[in-house]
Amino acid sequence: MLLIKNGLVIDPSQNINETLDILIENKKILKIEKNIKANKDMEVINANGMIVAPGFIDLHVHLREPGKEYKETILTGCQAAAKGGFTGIACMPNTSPVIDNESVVELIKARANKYNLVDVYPIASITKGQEGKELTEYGILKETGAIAFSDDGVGVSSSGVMRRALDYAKAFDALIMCHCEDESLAGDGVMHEGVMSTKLGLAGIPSIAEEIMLERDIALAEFTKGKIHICHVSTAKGVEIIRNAKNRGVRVTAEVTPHHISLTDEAVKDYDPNTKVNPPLRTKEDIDALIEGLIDGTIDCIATDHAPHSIEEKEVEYDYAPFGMVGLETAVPIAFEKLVKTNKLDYLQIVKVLSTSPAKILGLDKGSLREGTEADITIIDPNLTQKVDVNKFYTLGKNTPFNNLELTGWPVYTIKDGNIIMNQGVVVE
Ligand SMILES: NC(=O)N[C@@H](CC(=O)O)C(=O)O
Ligand SMILES: [Zn+2]
Ligand SMILES: [Zn+2]
Repeated sequence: MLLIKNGLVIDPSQNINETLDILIENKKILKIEKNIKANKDMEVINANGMIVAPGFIDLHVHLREPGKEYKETILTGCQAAAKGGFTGIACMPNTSPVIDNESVVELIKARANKYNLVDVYPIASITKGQEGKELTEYGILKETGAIAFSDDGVGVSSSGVMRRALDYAKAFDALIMCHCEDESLAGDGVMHEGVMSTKLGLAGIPSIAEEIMLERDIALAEFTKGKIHICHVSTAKGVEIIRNAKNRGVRVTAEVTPHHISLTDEAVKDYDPNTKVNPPLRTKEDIDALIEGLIDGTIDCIATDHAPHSIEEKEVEYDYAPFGMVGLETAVPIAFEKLVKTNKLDYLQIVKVLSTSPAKILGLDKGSLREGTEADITIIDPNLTQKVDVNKFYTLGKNTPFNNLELTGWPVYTIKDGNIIMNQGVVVE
């Protein structure tokens, strides 16, 4: 038995915001009450001064296995998730081979189960090989365990294919996750198109490259009555488009990444390839609108878009480096620093966007501390200040622009099915 004593329990699913004790038995939450007496059969965590929340869920992660294990493996990705306070992650299909058939879904599930750290939910591709042409078998894939469908990494350029994908997905009540990027507008761009890209002499990716496909995907979701989730929204106009769509009743949800709410294109000024990410870091006005979107619920959740790459791949000229940055081990402190410390989101709201909402989007019975549910719990020390240190990362990817940054509000325990899988930043196997 595990007893978590005197923590500030934050559970948006039950609107709990109160100092309580949580008793866990047989992997499940047995009870949440004031002053549960400890006895000698219980392991006790003193959570005085800490936030005790339902386990965080990251619905947008790139594990590179199978195929690119030098960037990340399922094991290192799961360890990074546990360290970062996540008890569940959904992984994108841009692996090699692509997750476009049952055997790859099964392989990922089997390996993740063997490691027994965090839940891993494979996302299958919308089209075979993510080539944007032929749809995959949504029914069979969903039955095998695909939690959603996405061609993340590239936009589905054909509107006809996207329409068919939405129609077909609807038959299985499946979720389509959209990477909104019009290739012909993004071109060879490597950063946000604006004053900064001109100054630096780098090719730009205009905001419209994202917004035009966002408009299209929303129009198609409205037309087909399908269900879409927008990945990594990065522009102010994008937030407005989603807000209007939600007001019309379109079935759309959206995520924002920690980097898009904390960095602008100014960060590119020293040509650090670790600032190269897709969509690119944009402007202060975009950040303000993204945060406003989180506050009013237009943007449902925070997702990392954890995208590990090797040092060799990243340590090249800006133009040649791959897009992407790691995020699992820095997401929570960045979110706390940028959103909680600044009083933009309160505790209930931050836990909602990191746990309850992503669980709901994926249709999981998670994101809650209800009695009787599996004991997936994240404990945060909101006053712990420490520096990001890539040398302590579990992920194989060291590609972050946040190294050495001092942040306040770190996960200190991750509990999965009643077992402590991370204690004070150390993953326990
Ligand atoms: N975000 C990125 O910059 N890169 C992602 C792909 C993606 O999320 O579109 C990757 O797989 O590396
Ligand atoms: Zn993407
Ligand atoms: Zn991604």
